[in-house]
Amino acid sequence: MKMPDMSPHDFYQVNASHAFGLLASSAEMRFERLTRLAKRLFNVPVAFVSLVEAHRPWPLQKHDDGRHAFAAADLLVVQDTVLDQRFEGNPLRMGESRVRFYAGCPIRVGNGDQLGTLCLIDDQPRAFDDDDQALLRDLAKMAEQELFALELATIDELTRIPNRRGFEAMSEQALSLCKRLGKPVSLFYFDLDLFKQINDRFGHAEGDRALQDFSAILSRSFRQSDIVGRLGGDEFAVLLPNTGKPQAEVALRFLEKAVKLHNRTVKRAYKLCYSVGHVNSDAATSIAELMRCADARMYEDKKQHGHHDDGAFAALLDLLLPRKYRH
Ligand SMILES: Nc1nc2c(ncn2[C@@H]2O[C@H](COP(=O)(O)OP(=O)(O)OP(=O)(O)O)[C@@H](O)[C@H]2O)c(=O)[nH]1
Repeated sequence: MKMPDMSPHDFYQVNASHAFGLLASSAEMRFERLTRLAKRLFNVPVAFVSLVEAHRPWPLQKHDDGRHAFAAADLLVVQDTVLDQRFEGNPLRMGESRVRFYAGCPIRVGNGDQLGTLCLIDDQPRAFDDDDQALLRDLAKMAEQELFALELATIDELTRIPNRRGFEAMSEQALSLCKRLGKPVSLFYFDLDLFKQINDRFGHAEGDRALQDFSAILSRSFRQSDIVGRLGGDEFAVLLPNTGKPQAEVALRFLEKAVKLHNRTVKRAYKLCYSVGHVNSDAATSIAELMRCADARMYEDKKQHGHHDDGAFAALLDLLLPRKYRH
């Protein structure tokens, strides 16, 4: 039996996070073990996890009152598609795949967003009792736990952006894609200035808040297709796929403005300022190499100016250093 690309649940409008979208392929591989288990337990020819970031070749089906035909929050079971009017005209029921039975259970991430669906498919109609439904829900829970582990390993808990591991994995994918297409890539390496002083003077919780503020500004300022990560401590990086030097410089100026605006409008006892290293590459390099080079340039930048928001660095010093050390 040929496996269809999509499940009916995929008609849902879903807001899966950017990071998960890019990590979808590794998630798909992780689910292989689970779908093999589902096939064996239910004795169906096809079990798969469909991820919502995939293409949607069929239009969203709607009832007259505007509700989506498959907008069920929980399990969707269709014991026989031939007898189910929701499948009328649906390509799943026709053609080579001839789906007669479908059961799907949503897989959700921590914030409740649906990431995908654990699907069972048969070319024969079949009954699906309460025990079967409970078992399918349990298997979907297992998938959620796997995702949670993946999230723990790749997302920074404090700022909710990718950590070093997540950033490197996502950036490797983006870099190899750009290499294949012959497109340039830019990478920025950021380090907050005098961050230790924020901790020492205002407390660790305030330091945490500064890190959250900065990561939020980064996430807002760059494009959705750019990859923003926290490498550790007060160090961050942004990878801009398909971006040459002039465009990257525009992006950096945009960030400068956003940080200035933050420092002016958000009332904190200190200002955010940073040093940055920028590398561009259309040659074949690895992410590790790009990061090493951008890190070295960031240190140069820190030595030279130590700030990227006119007046903010001086204001930060003013706030943080005892009067006798100010000049
Ligand atoms: N609040 C908070 N502090 C952290 C976290 N991770 C690392 N730090 C602290 O960040 C500080 C980083 O120190 P430095 O690299 O010297 O930072 P800096 O004062 O900005 O110095 P320069 O980088 O030279 O400008 C250390 O004191 C760490 O303890 C975190 O998650 N939260």
